[in-house]
Parts: sequence; C-alpha cells; structure tokens
Amino acid sequence: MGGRVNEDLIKERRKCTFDIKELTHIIDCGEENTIKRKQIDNYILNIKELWDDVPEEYLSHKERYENAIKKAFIVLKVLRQLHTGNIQITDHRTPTNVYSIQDGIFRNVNPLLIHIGLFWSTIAAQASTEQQAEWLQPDSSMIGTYVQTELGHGSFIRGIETTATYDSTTDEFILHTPRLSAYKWWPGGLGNTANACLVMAQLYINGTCHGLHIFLAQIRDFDTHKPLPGIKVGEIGPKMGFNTADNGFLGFDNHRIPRTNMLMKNVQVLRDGTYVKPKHDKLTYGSMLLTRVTLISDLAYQLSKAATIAVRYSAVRRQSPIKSNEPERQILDFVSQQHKLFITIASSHVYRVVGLWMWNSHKRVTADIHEGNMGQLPELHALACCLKAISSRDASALVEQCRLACGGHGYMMASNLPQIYAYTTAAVTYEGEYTVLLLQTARYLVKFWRLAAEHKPLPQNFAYFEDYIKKNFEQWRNSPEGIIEGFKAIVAGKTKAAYDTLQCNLRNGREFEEAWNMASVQLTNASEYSTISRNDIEALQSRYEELLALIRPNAVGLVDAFDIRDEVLCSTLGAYDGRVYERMMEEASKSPLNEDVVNESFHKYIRPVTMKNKL
Ligand SMILES: CCCCCCCCCC/C=C\CCCCCCCCCC(=O)SCCNC(=O)CCNC(=O)[C@H](O)C(C)(C)COP(=O)(O)OP(=O)(O)OC[C@H]1O[C@@H](n2cnc3c(N)ncnc32)[C@H](O)[C@@H]1OP(=O)(O)O
Ligand SMILES: Cc1cc2nc3c(=O)[nH]c(=O)nc-3n(C[C@H](O)[C@H](O)[C@H](O)COP(=O)(O)OP(=O)(O)OC[C@H]3O[C@@H](n4cnc5c(N)ncnc54)[C@H](O)[C@@H]3O)c2cc1C
Repeated sequence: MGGRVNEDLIKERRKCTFDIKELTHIIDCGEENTIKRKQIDNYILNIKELWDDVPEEYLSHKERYENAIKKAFIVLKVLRQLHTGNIQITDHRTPTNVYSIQDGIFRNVNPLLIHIGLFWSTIAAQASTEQQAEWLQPDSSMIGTYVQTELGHGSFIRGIETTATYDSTTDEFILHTPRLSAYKWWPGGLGNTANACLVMAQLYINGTCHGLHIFLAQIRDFDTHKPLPGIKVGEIGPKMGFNTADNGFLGFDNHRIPRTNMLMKNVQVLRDGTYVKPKHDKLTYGSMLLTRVTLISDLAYQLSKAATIAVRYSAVRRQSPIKSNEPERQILDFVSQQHKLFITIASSHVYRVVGLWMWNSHKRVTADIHEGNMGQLPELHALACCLKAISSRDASALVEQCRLACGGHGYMMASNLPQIYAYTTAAVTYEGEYTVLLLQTARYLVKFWRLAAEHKPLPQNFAYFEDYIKKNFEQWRNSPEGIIEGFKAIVAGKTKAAYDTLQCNLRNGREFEEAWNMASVQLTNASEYSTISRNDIEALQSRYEELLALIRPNAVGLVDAFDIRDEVLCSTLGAYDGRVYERMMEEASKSPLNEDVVNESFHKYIRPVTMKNKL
C-alpha cells in the first residue's frame, strides 16, 4: 500500500537519540548477520505464490490447511536450495534464520514445524551415525513428526502406554496401542502431512520393560500417502490457535518395524535381544531439553512483534487530552500506557539474551555429554525448565497486555495480536506444562537446600544458600548488584519455606511424594523474602517512573530496531508507515460479508420477521 508515513511516526523517529541500526546489529549478534538475514528475507518474501488474496481467517479449516501446506512445500524447496547454495540457514537459533519470517508467510503455523524443528533434530541428536547416514538424506521421502503425548498422558511421560516389543525371531519391534488412552494425540503435522514419525514407546524385551525409547516408524505409503496396514491416523480438529499445524492422533495395531529403527546413538538393542543401557537414563528426553532452550528465543521474538505493533499504534493513536484545553494526545504519552509497553520491549531483550546464553550453554553441555561427562545435565535441565516456563507465561501475559493496550482495535484479527497471543499461550502448555516444569526446578533447588540445611559442602552456584542461613546477606542496595543479591535472597527464602513445609509434612507422617504435593504451591510460587524496605520500594518506584520518561522519546526507535518487516508483522496497527485507519478500512473491505450490498439472509430470515405485518 502506497502513501505517506504518518506524521506522528515521522516526528517520533526524528526524536530518537540513538543509532537504530546499531541496536539492530546487536540484536542480530553482528552486522554480518543482519545483512544475511535481510538477504534471506528479501529472497523468500518476494516469492509471489506465498501471498494470499483472501485473508487466512476467511478460509475454512480444510482450506487453511491446504493453503498452508502449499506454502510449506514452497518454503521447504527454497530452504533446500538455499542450503545447497551454502548460506547458513539451518541453525535457526542464531539470528541468521528463516524461522521468524514464517510467521508472516503462514499467519499461523507452518505444518512442517515439527518435521524441521523436532523430527530432524531428534534424529541428528539421538540416532547412530549409520542411522543418520540413512535417514538424513537431503532428498529423503520422509516427512516426519515427533509423537510422544497420548490421549491419557502428556506431562507424566513414564505413564505412556504405547509398547514396542522386541521379536527376536524376526528381528523386529511390534508397536502397539493397547487401549484408547494410549492413542497418540497432539503431534504437529501428524493429521494429514507426515508419512513417518518418531514414536516414544515403552520398550519390552523378553517380558522386561526397559522404559521409554524412541522409534522411527513409517505410517503412510510414500507414494499413495495412504495409511499403512495396522495404522489408524487422523487430525484432532480445530484449536484455539495452531490451526494450520494439522495436529493428529495415531494408533498402532501390532505394527512391525525393523529392530534397526530404534534410535541407537545412546542406547542399543542387539540382534539377540541384549539391552545396552544408556550412560544417563534421561538422554532419551534430550529433544525436550533442546526445544525448551530454543523456545526462549522464539518467545522473545514474539514479544518483539507484539511490542512493535502496540508501540507504533500508540504513537499514531490519539485519544483524550491530558489537560482539558489541549488537543488530544498520542496514547503513548500516558505513563500507564508506557508502563504496559516498555516492559514488553525490555522483556523481549531479556529473553533474547537469556535464550542465546542458554543456547550456548546447551552446546557446551552437549559437547561434554559426547565426551561422557553428564555432570552439567541436571543444572541445564533445571534452568531450561524454569526459563521455558516463565518465558512462555510472561510472553503470553505481555502479548495480551499489548493487545489490551490497543483498545478495541487490538481485538481485530487484522491487528495480528490475537494470533500472536494464541501462539504464545500454547507454549505455556506444550513441551512441558508450566507448573510441571517449575516443579522440576523446585526439585533441583530443594536438593541443594537440603545440603545447605545439613551444613554439607555446596557447589559455588549455591553458596548463597549458606549466606542466607548465616544471615550474610547485605542490606538492599539500589543497584544492579543489589538487585541480583535481592533475587538470591528471594530464591533462598522461598526454597527454605518450601523445604520447611516439606519437612513438617514428613514429620507428620506423610510419605515424601504426598508431602511434596502438599508443598507444591509454595514450591512454585515466589514469596517476598528480601532485605528490601518500604523506603527502598518508594525509591525504586520513582526511579522507574523517571526511566519511563527517559525511554519515551526512543520508544518508536526501540521497536524499529527489532527490524521486523510489515509482511511478517501482518498488522494493520503496527505497519512501519503508521497508516492505521487506511489499512483497517482496506482490510474490512476484504470481508466476504461486504461482497453483497444486501446479504441473502435478509430475504430469508430478517425481512419475513421485520416486515411481517406490513406485507
Ligand atoms: C520459513 C521457514 C520455516 C522453517 C520452519 C522451521 C522451524 C524451525 C524450528 C523451530 C524450532 C523450535 C520452535 C519451537 C516450536 C516448537 C513447537 C513444539 C510443539 C510441542 C511439541 C511437544 O509438546 S512434544 C511433547 C513434550 N512433552 C513434554 O514436555 C512432557 C513433560 N514431561 C516431562 O518432560 C517429564 O515427564 C518430567 C520432566 C515432567 C518428569 O519426568 P519423569 O517423571 O520421568 O522424571 P522425574 O520427575 O522422576 O525425574 C527423574 C530425574 O530425571 C530428571 N529429568 C527429567 N527430565 C529430564 C531431561 N529432559 N533432561 C535431563 N534430566 C531430566 C529429573 O530432574 C530427575 O532428576 P533427579 O532429581 O536427579 O532424579
Ligand atoms: C499446540 C500444541 C502442540 C503440541 N504438539 C505436540 C507434539 O508435536 N508432539 C507431542 O508429543 N505432543 C504435543 N503436544 C502435547 C503437549 O506436549 C502436552 O499437552 C503437554 O505436555 C501437557 O500435557 P497434558 O496436556 O497431558 O496436560 P496434563 O499433564 O494433563 O496437565 C493438566 C493439569 O494438571 C497439572 N499437573 C499434571 N501433572 C502434575 C504434577 N505432577 N504436579 C502438579 N500439577 C500437575 C498441570 O499443571 C495442568 O494444570 C502439543 C500440545 C499443544 C497444546
């Protein structure tokens, strides 16, 4: 859409006091990455077939999927071409990625998300060298997914009921779904797209259960795409979001696969049925760990999209004067609005930085694991659980705050804020539900608190537990170091309270698991344990308000620095030119309800009632 840039946005950009490009390069981890990202954006976003004439929202459930799958395979083809052209795009966690622009192409979810994001990465991480050589061919016919959750079990994966029983006479595993609750339910791309999958199932050899293992199973014929004999597969129906992801269900009726289809990098079943144990029994859960780490950066990106939309809109939108004799003000001038939005910008930066740090930690710990050293795995798992849980919860709360900050117009699908919300809130549940993951971190903390309480040696990372016990914490200081000290005091105090409750429940004769359950609210909720005083809080509050005023002139610059193209933002409210009302009108004109001047339902239903006595 052509036309002038909104005057208020022009003025905002003139006011900006820092170099926007420099911040973009910092976000991209370097100017080179920015250049590459833009090249890839240009290349992919210029493919005309990827753009819709009719907005996605007006399509039926079936049409949406078919439209998304058309685009997904155009993108897959391009990805392969770019890959062979030696452009580093497969490492989607670095800023040089194509992952982010898919939001614009699909306005929803790529049906190949799990194929690319989990299927391939799990094979790469958990299959033996020979299996990888066979399965990771660039021209492979396999379109796969990651099949773990069942109708009856999601969080408690040890309760998974699908079985894989070794038959040494034929050198095969028999995959079986023993009852309705064992049906696989949820995997993305399973409903219609995938012809293969990685299945999590209980391994049985000679009547002994060895727990959960991952198996590669073909489920549809590569040529006809019909389900193979013994496979019952389909799609689970409409959801709050993710409606182009064809999440599916799957049941096995004694479906046979070769023994060599178990992922065998860390664990093996030999021809004679000998079971060779892994070095750590949670290595099978590695894909969940990796995805949790990846999600932190993805959620940071979703926050930057929501912030860009809401800040630009707030600079364009004028509503109410502050003094009654003045003209109406940009809503961005209201301090309460700044509070709603600047926290979203800040959170995006926080989770971006933490996400990158976690990504590098994951690389380091994985390299150690390859060398046989598992020592850092528990800490990484505890951190990934906590950060995935809070980043998803914060992101969905803040995206919703941005939507509300756009008033009624934020409720329009054309603002794209409802879609961003539906996407982020799903992450609170999938890949480890929020509370369940926080309890994993609590379990880790309580272990170290027990050591501290029993005056046993603690690793350096937990020295502050001892400081807390010895009351070595300094008085609150209003500085970054002081804030970190404050957080340490909160963690120590919260862990102590939960631990004390746990001990009290145990003394009262409860078994450990029951005592744990009774303490679980304390284990997940933060309390105020710090040396902060009322005066400190007042000082912090006024400093916070000063900071909002300092950020105000740079607000638009800060979101421009995220450098998200209009085609990716997909928002009438957040486009770079700020022509909000023109875009809203243009989008409204696409509504099928505006196709006829008089809708036929008038003649069928309305007129017979309203004109009944007048005809
Ligand atoms: C234009 C271009 C387009 C291109 C598109 C490309 C796309 C690119 C990719 C983008 C990539 C990513 C984006 C992300 C989007 C992803 C969408 C994802 C969709 C969702 C997928 C799923 O949901 S899959 C299913 C996930 N399921 C879960 O997460 C289940 C949650 N439950 C659990 O994980 C576990 O059961 C549990 C952790 C809760 C507990 O396990 P369990 O009961 O077995 O154990 P215990 O509690 O008894 O603990 C035993 C000890 O083991 C430790 N533990 C547990 N888990 C782990 C682990 N993972 N690693 C290490 N250690 C672990 C636990 O701490 C205990 O330790 P101790 O205390 O020492 O005994
Ligand atoms: C959009 C989307 C995409 C998905 N994609 C996939 C996929 O590709 N592949 C796949 O395998 N799965 C997928 N899933 C499934 C997902 O991983 C599970 O939904 C998730 O792990 C949560 O499990 P659940 O649904 O069984 O919830 P439940 O475990 O039944 O949780 C329900 C409630 O019980 C509480 N609860 C459960 N256990 C405990 C406990 N021990 N202590 C305290 N509270 C507890 C939870 O906190 C929650 O409040 C997807 C889900 C969604 C929503």
